[in-house]
Amino acid sequence: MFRIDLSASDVAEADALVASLASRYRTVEDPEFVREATVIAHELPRALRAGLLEFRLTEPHPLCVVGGYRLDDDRIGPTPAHWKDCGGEDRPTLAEDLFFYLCASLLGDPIAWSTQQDGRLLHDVFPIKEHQYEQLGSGSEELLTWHIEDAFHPMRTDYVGLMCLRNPDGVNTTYGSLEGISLPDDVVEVLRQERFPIRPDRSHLAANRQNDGDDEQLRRLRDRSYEWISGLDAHPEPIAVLFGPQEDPYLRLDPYFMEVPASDPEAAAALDTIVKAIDAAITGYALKPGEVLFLDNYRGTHGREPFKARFDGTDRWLTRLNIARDLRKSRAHRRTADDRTIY
Ligand SMILES: NC(=[NH2+])NCCC[C@H](N)C(=O)O
Ligand SMILES: O=C(O)CCC(=O)C(=O)O
Ligand SMILES: [Fe+2]
Repeated sequence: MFRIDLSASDVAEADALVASLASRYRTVEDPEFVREATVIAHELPRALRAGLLEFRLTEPHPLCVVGGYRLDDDRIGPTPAHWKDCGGEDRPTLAEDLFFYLCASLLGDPIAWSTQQDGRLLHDVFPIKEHQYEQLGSGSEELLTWHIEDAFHPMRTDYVGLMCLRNPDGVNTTYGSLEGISLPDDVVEVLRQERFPIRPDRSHLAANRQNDGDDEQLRRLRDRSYEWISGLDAHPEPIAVLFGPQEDPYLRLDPYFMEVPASDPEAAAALDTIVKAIDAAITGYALKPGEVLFLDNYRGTHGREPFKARFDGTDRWLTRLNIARDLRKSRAHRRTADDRTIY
C-alpha cells in the first residue's frame, strides 16, 4: 500500500493546527468549517500534503495509510452504542475529526448522503448490537463482504476515508483490486456493458432512518431520496462493472447486492470470473488508533473481517468520510452549489 508516515515534527505541526481549530469550531459539520477546510488544510505539514497529492494524481495503489497521528484513548471516552447518540457538537473526538477532515480535504470535498446516518458528513463505524448479523459497517459477527462503497449510486464518491479511533482486537479491514490480475478480453468486454443489476445496500434504506429534524423542506427532500432508494431496491438498475481506462479499468461492484438474471448467462459468468479473481487476492490491514486510511473507491474494494463485539464501550471505533473529487457531478441533487448533502 501507499504510506505516508508523519515525522515527530509533522505531528507537532498537525497537533498545533488542530488545537487552534478546536477552539474555533465545535464540530466538523459546522458549515463555516466545511467551507474553509480546503484552505486550512494547506497548513498541514508539507510531507502530508505532498503524499496525498501523489496518491490522488498518480494512483499508485488503491490504499493510502497516513500514520503517526497520536490520540489519547481515555480522552475520546467509551465507544458509543449507536451513531444516533453521538453526532452532536460535544464529540470528545473533535481533534481527531478535525485532523481527519482536513486530510480528506486534500483529496477532494466530503459529501453527505441524505439517506445515511441522518445526513451527516462524518459517519461513525462501530458495532451496533441490533446490527450484529447485518451487512453493515455497524455489523460484527458476519464477514462484511467486499464492495465498492455505494456502488449502486451514480454519485458514489472517488474516495472513502476511514480514521481509526480504536481497534483493540486488531480487526482487519479487507481490500482487493485488479492489480496483477489480467482478465480475458471477452470477459472485460462484457463487464464494461450495463448488464449487472445492483440493489442499494441496507445502510441507505428507510429502516435505518432516525432523526429528521424539524425543517419541513429537508424532510420532504429526504422522503424523496428514500423513495428513490426503495424504488431501486424493488427494480435494480443494470450497471457496468468496469469502466474507464482500457488497460487498467476502474471498478463498480458490490457482489452481495448483485444478481444477474438467468436470461443472461454470459453476464453471470463474467461477474463470477471477476469476483473469483478479486476474492483470490483479498488481503487485510488492521488499522491502529490514529491511522487514517484512504481507499480509492474506483480502484479497490474493501470490507471487514468478522469479530466478537463487546458492547461495553471498549469496541472498535472508526469514523468515515465520503470524498468527491468533483462536486459538480452531484450538483443537480444538492440544494446549492456549496451544500454537501446529496438528496
Ligand atoms: N457488501 C456489503 N456489505 N455492502 C454494504 C457495505 C456497508 C455500507 N457501506 C454501510 O455503511 O454500512
Ligand atoms: O470496518 C471496516 O474496516 C470497513 C467498514 C466499511 O466497509 C464500511 O463502513 O463501509
Ligand atoms: Fe465500505
